[in-house]
Amino acid sequence: MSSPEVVVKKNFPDRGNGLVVAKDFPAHSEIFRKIPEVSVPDSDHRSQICANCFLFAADTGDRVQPGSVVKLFSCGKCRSTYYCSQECQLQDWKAYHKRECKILASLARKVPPSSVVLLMRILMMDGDQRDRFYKAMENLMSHIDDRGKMEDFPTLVLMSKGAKEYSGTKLSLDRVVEMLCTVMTNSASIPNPSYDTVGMMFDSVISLINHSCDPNAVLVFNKNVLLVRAVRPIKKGEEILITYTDNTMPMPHRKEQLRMRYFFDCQCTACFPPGLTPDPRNDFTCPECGTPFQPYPMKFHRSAQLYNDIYECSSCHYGFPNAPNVVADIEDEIARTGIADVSRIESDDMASGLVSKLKQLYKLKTIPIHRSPFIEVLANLIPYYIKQHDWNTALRFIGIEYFLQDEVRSWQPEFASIRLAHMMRFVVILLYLITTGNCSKDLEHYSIDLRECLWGLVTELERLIPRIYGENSTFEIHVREKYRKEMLKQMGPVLARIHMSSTLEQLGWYKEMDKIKTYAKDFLDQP
Ligand SMILES: C[S@@+](CC[C@H](N)C(=O)[O-])C[C@H]1O[C@@H](n2cnc3c(N)ncnc32)[C@H](O)[C@@H]1O
Repeated sequence: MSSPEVVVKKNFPDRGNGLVVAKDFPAHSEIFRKIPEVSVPDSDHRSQICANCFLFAADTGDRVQPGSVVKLFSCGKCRSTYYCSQECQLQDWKAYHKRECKILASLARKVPPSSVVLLMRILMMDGDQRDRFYKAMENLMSHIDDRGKMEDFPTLVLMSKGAKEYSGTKLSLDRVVEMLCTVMTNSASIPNPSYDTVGMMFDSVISLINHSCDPNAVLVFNKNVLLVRAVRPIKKGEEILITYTDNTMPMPHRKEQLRMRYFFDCQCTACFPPGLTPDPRNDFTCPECGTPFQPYPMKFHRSAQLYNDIYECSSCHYGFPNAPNVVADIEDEIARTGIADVSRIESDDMASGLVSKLKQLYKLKTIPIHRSPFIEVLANLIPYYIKQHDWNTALRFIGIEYFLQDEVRSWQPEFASIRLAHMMRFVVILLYLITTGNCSKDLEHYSIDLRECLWGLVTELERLIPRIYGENSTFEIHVREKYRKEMLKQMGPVLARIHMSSTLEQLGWYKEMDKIKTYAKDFLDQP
């Protein structure tokens, strides 16, 4: 495992400490890798994750479900911590679990939130490890004053009380609260291959990496190993910058998230001066002619005053009397339709109600389909229809997500790991449609060669995954071992041989994928 001596800590007046690289790194290269100092499985996923190496065991065991089908076993004492092997169990026992096992056992499987379990692990460190770690923590930002003003601060104090009591630490409650705030500012989630959060990690070196909405690096996990990889060339002395938010969201949403969770106003090159760089993530659409426009810059733009806050559509010259008001109107529309309220879809009625609202809002034309709240609605509808085994409808919505949302939203699309997760879901839906042969009349009408689409998507995944995750990642193994194997079985040896010697262009993949795009788009355009 390489240690991070390729990076140096440096102080920046506007953002505290950061990490700069000590040599040049080309795009797609690994800067360094590290096992985070403390990590814990997510409280809701403890039985699906090895608490030591973070191997994800698929809960369904289904053959096309991403995730290795491994049997985990639980610790015989606490029954709430799972491992994939005795070796992993022993390593975790020595490093952390021997100190927390009794506590977890006394809680009778009602494990506290991951941030509390992680804090307990820190509070129960001993000897040199503790002294070194506490010192490193003191140099990190906690934003305790900002958090003290938040509505949920009493909950943080309660969580700290719990961690103090369970761990038996002699530190004062104030100090424990401050440590929890440091954990909240500096921890990161660990995703599984489907991009669900399955764990939480804290590391005093990784914590030093600052944010940009136009990042030059990404953090990716390969089981419990964290890799810092360059997404474009980084010159010696340049700061490593990653994104802390969902980087496919428009600027105001990103700014809001950063303010709420990290307490700073992002002034990165993608955010300031606003509107300087054309950025499709921020676009609304002119209600008259459908041309994209960005109303947000008007608030800051010097020329805004000159034009008395009038924004003119560059195409049809429709005038927006006051650009920020246009945004407010749109937000009212979202509230009126109730479309953003989709935390969980529980019934077919609820799902079809949402779908009709989605179509209504789409027809208004001011909010393009790649923006919120469409993003959240789709993100909820797709898993719902997958769960219902309604593959025809699921394909329609994944088509909208893949072609109409992701292609516009993805800033640095090659590195948007969320896009990879969407592609994997696309593959799963196609595999089910092919294996069950359960295509609706409507879908048949488009004469789509679903096998061709599947072949191309898996090939694309195999090209993109090593660029993001490096060679031999668990993601790559999933795709090779599950999707490609299953796909080859479906194709049969003759067809497979032909495909292997042809390019996607020759196979007509793009043409077939366009048909899925039409299938998805027609649905939105239908009354
Ligand atoms: C994970 S820490 C990064 C290390 C931090 N700079 C330090 O000195 O401890 C996150 C905090 O760093 C600051 N930060 C990170 N990126 C920033 C940026 N682009 N502009 C301003 N502050 C930033 C914010 O205060 C944020 O809450």
